[in-house]
Amino acid sequence: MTVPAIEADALGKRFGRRAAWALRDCSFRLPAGRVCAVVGPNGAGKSTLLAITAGLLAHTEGTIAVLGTDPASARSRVGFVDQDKPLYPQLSIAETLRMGADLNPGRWDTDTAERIVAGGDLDPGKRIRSLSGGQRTRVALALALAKRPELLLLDEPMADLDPLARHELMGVLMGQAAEHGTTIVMSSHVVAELEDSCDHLLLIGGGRVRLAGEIDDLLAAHTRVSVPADTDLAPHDVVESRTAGRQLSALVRPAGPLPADWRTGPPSLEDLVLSYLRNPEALAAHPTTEAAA
Ligand SMILES: Nc1ncnc2c1ncn2[C@@H]1O[C@H](COP(=O)(O)OP(=O)(O)OP(=O)(O)O)[C@@H](O)[C@H]1O
Repeated sequence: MTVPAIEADALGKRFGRRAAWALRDCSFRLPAGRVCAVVGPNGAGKSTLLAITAGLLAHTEGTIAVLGTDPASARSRVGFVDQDKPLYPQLSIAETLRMGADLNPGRWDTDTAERIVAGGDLDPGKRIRSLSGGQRTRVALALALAKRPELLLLDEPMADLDPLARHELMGVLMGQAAEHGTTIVMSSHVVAELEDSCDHLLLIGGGRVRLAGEIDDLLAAHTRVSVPADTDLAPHDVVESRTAGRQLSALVRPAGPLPADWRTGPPSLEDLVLSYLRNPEALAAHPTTEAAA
């Protein structure tokens, strides 16, 4: 069996002994080679989880293995693009890339770095401090990708990119995943954007894992039903239900075959994610974990 890219067990983090838990009881397993979307509301714990995985933040309880070892030991094999894209403002783009090459001897892919920078029509002599937010993101992605990481962690990488740059760089990321088998984990608030590129989902709410697994398995485990308002949905697990007039629309996790006279259809990824986010009390689902158990 191949080593998972990330394996967390009862992972928890709080920033200070009296602080609330930023992450609590997070257990999930991300197989290597997947492109994983991390979604959840503001303050859910996405950045905290990525920083712990990158070995930049210590966790408080539980365990986490990254590429089969502890996060600090895996750091040279992991690329991380932080939400704030920290770069040295006084360096030029060319100096920044040279620094990347010096820090990653034997791994550095000059062509990839230069191609990503050239894609944004950026003058390599320009200082980082004079770049726009989106241009800095491009340089940060060039640095992270040229390191040829086995695991690439991206915290809202597309947030300040224009639609063309987003499309182009998403293509570069997918190419990297396909060509080198790189595992990519990216947080985002734009679920529709992730639907075409990601095959794995981690939904975090209130510091806990609400949904985790292959997107196809998660979608297959849920059904949207439309039935008369007085219908008893038991014994099926109800994630969300809404009544409009005499109709009840619900997202359910079927506990067995659904009655033939119910109108049913598959949910979209966005429908699934929004239904869980709107209903923090709904039971968490881990179809792959359940299937593996
Ligand atoms: N350095 C810190 N010190 C204290 N609390 C922190 C710190 N960083 C994060 N937190 C808290 O941890 C929780 C999770 O924050 P985190 O930044 O991980 O959320 P997020 O899901 O990335 O949010 P967003 O979508 O807004 O970026 C929040 O309640 C936040 O206030």
